[in-house]
Amino acid sequence: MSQVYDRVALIGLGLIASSMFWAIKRAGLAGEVTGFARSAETRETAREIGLCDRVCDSAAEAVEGADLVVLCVPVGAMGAVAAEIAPVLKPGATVSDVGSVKKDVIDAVAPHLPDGVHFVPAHPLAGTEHSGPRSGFAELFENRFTLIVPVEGTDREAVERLEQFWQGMGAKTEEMDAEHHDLVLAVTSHAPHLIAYTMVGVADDLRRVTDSEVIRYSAAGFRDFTRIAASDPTMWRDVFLHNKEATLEILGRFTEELFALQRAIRTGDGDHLFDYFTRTRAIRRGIIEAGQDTDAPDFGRVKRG
Ligand SMILES: NC(=O)C1=CN([C@@H]2O[C@H](COP(=O)(O)OP(=O)(O)OC[C@H]3O[C@@H](n4cnc5c(N)ncnc54)[C@H](O)[C@@H]3O)[C@@H](O)[C@H]2O)C=CC1
Ligand SMILES: O=C(O)C(=O)Cc1ccc(O)cc1
Repeated sequence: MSQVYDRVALIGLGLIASSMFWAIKRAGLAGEVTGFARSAETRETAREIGLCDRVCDSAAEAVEGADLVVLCVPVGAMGAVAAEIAPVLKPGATVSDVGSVKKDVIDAVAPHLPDGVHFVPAHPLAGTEHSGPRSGFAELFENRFTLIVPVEGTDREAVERLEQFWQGMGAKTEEMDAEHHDLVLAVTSHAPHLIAYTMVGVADDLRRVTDSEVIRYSAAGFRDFTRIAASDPTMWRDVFLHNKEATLEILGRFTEELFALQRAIRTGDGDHLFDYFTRTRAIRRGIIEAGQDTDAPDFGRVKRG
């Protein structure tokens, strides 16, 4: 893959930006990559590990002359960063972001951007529970979707160039509108994270009664919850505050189903439980058969059927 942009600026040097940097370098997608993070400590770490060709001491300095600027900060900080960089954006540049929420981010960023700058929001559906400049790796986006969420009237060439850039980092790209994105992500990512946070919180309360049993005897399911519940508190606080409507809609449905299952347990309605679990098992098998579970261990594939 050859160079897609001459100069790229990454604002916020955490898991996503650092993974992007290593992936950009691996594929030679940019001539120069500049970076900025708010904390001096993060900038220092970035310089130490060679993250970015040039680490700048202000967002404006990093953005000056950039053809692509990617906002990689928590979703609640996107608007303020956009306001800060707006005066120095190069005419014809593309501004993008990687936020987990799209509607609120678009509403916060778009009003600050001058005419002649293309805004193409995006969301890589790839991540881990780790954060910070040391947590990134070049392979993070490989075979994962990056959803591109163009706003109405966006220049097609700018959209297609950004898609090419993400494909160069190994991602598959697809376009989606912001409202639909936020609902889909509420189901597939945001509500599941909240459920994991809750379950680990419940277990923690219980631990006070049973000492360390919860940790000592935790089985795989609970361990998965603890991994997810170890995700960055700032990032996830912002996700819930900015995808409020869709998350509450899904949690409402979740609660109804949970009550129905609770009732089936209380009344001994085994058929209800069996039918429900049969339906959910079919969904998992469908995902694996469609080849969309890149995390599935090999034994999962072999034992299928
Ligand atoms: N962690 C994940 O699994 C995924 C995260 N995302 C999204 O990517 C974005 C970044 O997330 P991560 O890289 O995981 O976070 P992170 O916590 O690893 O890094 C965020 C960086 O932004 C910096 N920052 C915070 N506020 C700032 C501000 N006002 N100005 C400049 N820098 C600021 C922090 O110091 C840190 O360096 C978030 O919007 C998140 O929703 C998207 C896909 C996956
Ligand atoms: O680590 C996990 O299980 C994730 O779910 C990663 C993730 C977190 C947030 C996103 O917006 C996209 C992907």
